[in-house]
Amino acid sequence: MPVKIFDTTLRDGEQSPGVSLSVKEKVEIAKQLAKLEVDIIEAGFPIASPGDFKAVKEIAQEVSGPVIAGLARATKGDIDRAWEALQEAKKPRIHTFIATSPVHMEYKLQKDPNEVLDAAVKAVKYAKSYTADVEFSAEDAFRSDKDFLCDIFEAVIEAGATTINIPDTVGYATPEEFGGLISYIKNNVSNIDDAIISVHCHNDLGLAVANSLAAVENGAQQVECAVNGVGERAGNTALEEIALTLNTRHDYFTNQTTLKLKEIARTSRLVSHLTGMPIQPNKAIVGKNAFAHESGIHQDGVIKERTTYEIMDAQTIGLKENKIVLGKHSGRHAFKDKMEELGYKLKEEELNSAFKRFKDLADKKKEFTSLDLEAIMEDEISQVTEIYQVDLLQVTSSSGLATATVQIENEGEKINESACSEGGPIDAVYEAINRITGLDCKLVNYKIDSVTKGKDALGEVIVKLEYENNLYIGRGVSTDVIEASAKAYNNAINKVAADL
Ligand SMILES: CC(=O)SCCNC(=O)CCNC(=O)[C@H](O)C(C)(C)COP(=O)(O)OP(=O)(O)OC[C@H]1O[C@@H](n2cnc3c(N)ncnc32)[C@H](O)[C@@H]1OP(=O)(O)O
Ligand SMILES: CC(C)C(=O)C(=O)O
Ligand SMILES: [Mg+2]
Repeated sequence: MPVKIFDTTLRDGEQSPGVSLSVKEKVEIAKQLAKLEVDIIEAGFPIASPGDFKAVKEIAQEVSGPVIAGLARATKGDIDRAWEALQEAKKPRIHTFIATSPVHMEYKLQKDPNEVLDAAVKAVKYAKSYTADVEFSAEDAFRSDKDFLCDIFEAVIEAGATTINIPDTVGYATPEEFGGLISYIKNNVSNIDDAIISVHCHNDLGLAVANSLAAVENGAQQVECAVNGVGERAGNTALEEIALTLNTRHDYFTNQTTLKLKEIARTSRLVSHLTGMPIQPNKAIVGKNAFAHESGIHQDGVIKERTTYEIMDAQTIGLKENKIVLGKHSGRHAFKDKMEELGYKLKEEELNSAFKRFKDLADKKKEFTSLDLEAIMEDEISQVTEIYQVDLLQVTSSSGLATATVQIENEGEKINESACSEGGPIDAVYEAINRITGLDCKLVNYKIDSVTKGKDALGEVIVKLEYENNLYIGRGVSTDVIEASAKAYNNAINKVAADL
């Protein structure tokens, strides 16, 4: 049986502190929600502001496919305004609500239960005079008296409500309790079959999705949710988590949504960009890391068979593929695979040497892009037999004078030398290397480039040395520019030494 998806990103989602969407942005999101094929779009709360009214009106005029709903308190004025905004929709719904919990009725509404029931019935009847599709929500239903809830639902269904919504407005429920409440309402509202049972959960305790799923298992036919779980305080039920849980665990859940799942990633990005609410990297389904693997054992497993560590396919939600992220926890299999993807066919020995170089860098660098890996490979390719190897490098600089101490290993012997230079630390390093090798090379060109962006970007240095009228090119890559400079110089020096 299908579960209807009622998307409230534009209404409850916009109630997130700090979020304010323009009319144009709301229309853009609504169009994307229509592509995602949600069943209902709650486009806004028309009485709230002229902007909200205009957004609901434009969405009603321009977006077809889903039902377009507008929220209204249980008052004539709110319902009139909602209808004014919704009337041009092909499928309009008035969503009216009133709180039913003791604390809300006594302090906020200052009404007794009979007055609340009366207001609810009047509101539904009035909304019904405009449109056949009327939803009624008992705000703070979970903290309401169960039997009063059943009475009010029975009365509003009698008055014409076609959907009754059971919100856990403050995110207080646990799954078992919430599922139990849905079951209780189903069994104790005599005319329940004349209406769709809907749920609307908040995530104050991180249980919104679990509670909504428990409700579905107990008979809820509509789930109210928001893209990326945005919404008042800790947010609403995350749409993508509901959709993918039902889809992935179709062996367990008998109900499915009719969403076009391939639109999920795009919708999530759009909502994040326009609301200015970034998605945490480890967010289920749509977080940057949701389909990424960094550790060697997992990468090896996924390369051999994706389902070893993935319960969903990234393509299901419209991503191109999963991601193997190379970093300090990666292993040879993933490194080799990535190198092959970049076009490098490495022999065992070359792979070992390049992998060692990568692992040394990975301790200093968080993530590697294709450009970084190409730089490592080019560095590897430009290596010559190392007659001289830079072991240690220490540089200090003060009052315009730089001092470098370099330790170089040559045929098993470790040689230390220091040099000072007014020309800066790199000049001092090169002078110290010249002293150790005894090769009086002249630096004729020095070029430094950042391979990628960021604090831990790889720096690539290319030097050109002149020795006895011949030119030698050296290349070095490191996250530290002085180290990259020393490596480049040493690389060129080794080429000189090889010619001697
Ligand atoms: C759980 C939810 O998400 S409910 C939706 C929450 N969303 C919002 O509130 C966003 C939009 N809200 C607004 O722009 C404003 O609050 C408005 C325009 C709706 C009302 O503004 P104001 O008239 O200035 O009233 P204010 O917000 O201060 O107080 C709310 C009033 O509505 C009453 N009220 C609250 N809910 C309902 C209801 N469902 N039915 C009838 N009256 C209600 C309150 O008791 C209070 O009445 P009072 O003025 O007689 O004390
Ligand atoms: C208006 C209702 C449905 C609501 O947002 C809530 O109770 O959380
Ligand atoms: Mg809500």
